[in-house]
Amino acid sequence: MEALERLMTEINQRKITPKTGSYTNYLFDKGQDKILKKIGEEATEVVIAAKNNDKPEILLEVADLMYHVMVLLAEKDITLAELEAELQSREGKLSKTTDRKEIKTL
Ligand SMILES: N=c1c2ncn([C@@H]3O[C@H](COP(=O)(O)OP(=O)(O)OP(=O)(O)O)[C@@H](O)[C@H]3O)c2ncn1[C@@H]1O[C@H](COP(=O)(O)O)[C@@H](O)[C@H]1O
Repeated sequence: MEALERLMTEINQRKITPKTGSYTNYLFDKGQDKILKKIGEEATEVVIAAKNNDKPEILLEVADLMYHVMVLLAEKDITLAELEAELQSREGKLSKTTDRKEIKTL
């Protein structure tokens, strides 16, 4: 998705050249714990939007979550190319759900 690549470029650019008033720089300045906290919050908001069956809200919250995950990738110097390689390495592989043992509870 070109929009994702453009956003990642912009986020990485903020890291190299901070911009006054930038929310991305606010996150980088606050540091890892703040970024992780936002990811947790946004993930919860995705869950609530989905439970409410609210498609516009799901889209909005997933976009928020993806942005914050991308800020984390930038914080850790992980590129979209590396993410793509990871996803590509999984292509065509079968998941082994049928082999999984049942988890027994009391
Ligand atoms: N895609 C996003 C994006 N998605 C979500 N957000 C911000 O994430 C925040 C999430 O909202 P919340 O209410 O949960 O958080 P908040 O109360 O504002 O902030 P906290 O005090 O909780 O951290 C909002 O401030 C949104 O503006 C984003 N901020 C920036 N971008 C893009 O990142 C690029 C760089 O933006 P700047 O860094 O602001 O220049 C631009 O293309 C922007 O469109």
